[in-house]
Amino acid sequence: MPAHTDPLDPLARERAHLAASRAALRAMREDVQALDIRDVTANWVNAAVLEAQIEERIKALADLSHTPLFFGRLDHLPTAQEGQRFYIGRRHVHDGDGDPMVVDWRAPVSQPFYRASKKDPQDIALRRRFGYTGGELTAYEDEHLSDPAEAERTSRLLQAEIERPRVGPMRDIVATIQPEQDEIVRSGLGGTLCVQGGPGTGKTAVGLHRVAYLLYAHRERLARTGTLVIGPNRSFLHYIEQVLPALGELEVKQATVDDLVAHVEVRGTDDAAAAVVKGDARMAEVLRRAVRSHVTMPAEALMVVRGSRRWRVPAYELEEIVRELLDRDIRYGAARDALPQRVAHAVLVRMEQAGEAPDDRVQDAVARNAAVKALVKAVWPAVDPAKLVLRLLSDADFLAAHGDGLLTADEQKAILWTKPARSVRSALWSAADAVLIDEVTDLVSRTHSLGHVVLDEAQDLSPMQYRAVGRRCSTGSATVLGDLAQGTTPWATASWADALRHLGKPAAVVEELTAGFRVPREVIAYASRLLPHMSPGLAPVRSVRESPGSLEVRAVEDLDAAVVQACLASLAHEGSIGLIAADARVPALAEALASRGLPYLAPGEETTAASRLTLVPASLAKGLEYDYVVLDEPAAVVDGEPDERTGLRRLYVALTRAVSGLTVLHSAPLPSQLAG
Ligand SMILES: Nc1ncnc2c1ncn2[C@@H]1O[C@H](COP(=O)(O)OP(=O)(O)OP(=O)(O)O)[C@@H](O)[C@H]1O
Repeated sequence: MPAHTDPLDPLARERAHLAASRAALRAMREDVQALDIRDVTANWVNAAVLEAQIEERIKALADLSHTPLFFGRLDHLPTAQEGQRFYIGRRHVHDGDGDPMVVDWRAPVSQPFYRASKKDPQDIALRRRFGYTGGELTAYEDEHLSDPAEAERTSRLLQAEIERPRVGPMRDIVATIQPEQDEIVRSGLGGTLCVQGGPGTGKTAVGLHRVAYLLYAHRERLARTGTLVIGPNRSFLHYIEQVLPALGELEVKQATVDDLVAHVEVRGTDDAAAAVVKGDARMAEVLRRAVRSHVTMPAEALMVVRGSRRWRVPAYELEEIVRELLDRDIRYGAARDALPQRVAHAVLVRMEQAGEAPDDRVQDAVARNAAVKALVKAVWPAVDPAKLVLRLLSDADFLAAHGDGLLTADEQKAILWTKPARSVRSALWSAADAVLIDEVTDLVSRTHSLGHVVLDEAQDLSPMQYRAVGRRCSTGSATVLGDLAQGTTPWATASWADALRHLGKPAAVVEELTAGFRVPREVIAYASRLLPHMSPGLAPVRSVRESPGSLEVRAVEDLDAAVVQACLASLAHEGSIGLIAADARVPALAEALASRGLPYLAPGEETTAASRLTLVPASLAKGLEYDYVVLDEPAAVVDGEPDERTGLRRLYVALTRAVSGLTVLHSAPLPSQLAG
C-alpha cells in the first residue's frame, strides 16, 4: 500500500487521529503517574490501597503496540446525536479538555457499530472499519447505512479477520463481534443466559467478551462480588487466558470445576458406572439425609448449675428446639451455632419465671455453660464433610440407611469402595468424590456466591457438578456455554433445561448461535455426518468462512510415517498445526515425531512462529483450534471411549478443530458413520 501524505486524504486523516489518540493516551498515563497522593492520604493503609489502584490504572492505560487503539468509527446522521463522530476502540481515551478521542467498545454509544444494519441503520450515516498491518493503520472500509442507494455487501476486513490464520493463544474479537453475538455479550447482569452453539460458533469468545462487558457496565458491583470463568481443563484456560487482559480486564479469576471443589487431593478414578451414580442429583438427597442423621433427639433433661441454683429444661422441650431448627431452611452448621443460644433462652425463661432479671450477658454465659456445650455436642455434633463422604463410600450399612429408596442396590454397590479407606488422607479420592465433599461442605455452611460466573463447555458437567457451580453464583447470575453434540462424559447433559435446573437457574433463557467462524464448509459437512448418530435433532453449523478449506481423507499402511509426513506438509503452510490422536496413540506418535527430530508442544502451550506443532490427545482437544489439523486413526478415537456415542462425539470434537485444513489418516477402516 502506498504511503499517504496528502492531508486531505482520508487515510492520512485517520492516521493523524490515531497519532493524536496515542499522544492523548500517553498524557492520561502521565497524569496518573504524576499523581501525588501525599496530600490526600492520612495514613499508610489508605496510601497503599490508593497506590495499588493507581498502579492498576497505569497498567490499564498502557499502549499495547500490537493492539490498535481504535478499529471503527461511527458518524451519526446530522439529525441525531448532533451528527457526532465516535471512534470505537478497546478503551476510552480523552483529550486534554476531557472530550472523547476513542470510546470504549462497551459504551452504549458503541453499540450501533455492532448492531446497525441497512435494514435498521440506528441513525448511523457512516460505519467505518479500519484495517491494520503490524500496528499501522493501512486500510478502511465504509458502509453508508442510511443511504438507500448503497447496496449491502460483506465486509472484506471482517472476512479477512475471520479467515486469518491462527497462531498463539486465543485473541479478542472486539472489532468483529456479530449482531447475534453482540446481543448475548450485552444482555443484562440480572438473568442467567445459556448459549447452545456448534463448534466454532464463538461461544467461548462471546462468553469472555460478555464478562468484559459486564465488568464495564457494573464495575462496582462486580468488583465487590467477583467474577469467574470456568473451563474444562488447564490447557484450555491457558489458551484463553490472554483475552480478558487484552481487553483491559485483569481481575477475572479462571478455574476448572475440579479447582473449585479441591477439598481433598484427587488421586483416584472412578469407572463410568460409579461416576454416573456419584454425579447424579439423587446423591444430593442421600448426602442431605446423611448429614441430618447426625442430629439425635435429647433423651435427658438438661441441668444448668449457676451459683447456688440449678435450672432444668426437660427433654421434651429440648426436643422441640431441635425439631424447630431441623425444620428451618438453614445450614447444618448455622443451626448448630444457633442451638446453644436457643437452649440458653429456655433457661432464661425459667430464671424470669423464678423472679430473676437476667440480661443478654447471662444468656451468653449460659450458652457457653459446659452442660449446654455437652448437650450440643451430643445432639448436634460437628460434621466433617470429607469424613462423612468417606464413611458413605466405605460403610455399606450407612450408605443403605441414607440411600435406600433413592439408589438401587446395584447403584449403591457401584459406588462403594471395594477397599474401604482408613482416613481422609489415605483415601484414593476421585474427582466425583471431591464434588460430593463440596456438596456436604455446602450443607454444613453456605458457599460464598460470586456476582457472575461464565461456565464454558458446560455440556460435560454432571448434575452434581452443576450444583457445585450453581452455589457459586446462587445470588448472582451465570452465562452457560456449550454444545450438546460435544458432550463426551458418560453423564453429559441431554438437555439444557435439565442442566439449568441442576444449576439452580431454571428460568435462564437459552439462545442459539448457528454461524460457524472456525471450521471450513467442507470440513464441517464431513464432521456433521456424525450428528444424526450421536445427537439427532441438532442442526449442522453454517460456516461463514469463504475459503472452502481443504479436506483430505487417506487410507495408509504405515500410519506413523504418514502422520509425520502430513505434519511436515502442514508445516509448509502458515499458522498452527494440531496433530490430534486417541490418547492411547500419543506415546507412539510422540516417539515418531521425536525420531524425525520434529519438536512439538503440549496443548495450551503457546505456539510461536518457531514452534507451531502441537501433539493433542483427543481428550484435551475440546475448545482448542489449529490452523491445520492432522487427525490420526479416527477408529482409535472412537474406541478410546467407554461407549460408541461418546466415542463418536469425541471424534466430532477432533474433526472440528481445523481453521484452514484437515488431513485424516487411517490404517484401520473408518467408523461406518463417517464413511459417506
Ligand atoms: N465475530 C467473530 N469475528 C471473528 N472471529 C470470530 C468471531 N466469532 C468467533 N470467532 C473466532 O472463531 C473461532 C471459534 O470461536 P470459539 O472458540 O469461541 O467457538 P466455540 O463455539 O467456543 O467453539 P467450540 O464449540 O469448538 O469450543 C475463534 O478463533 C474465534 O476467535
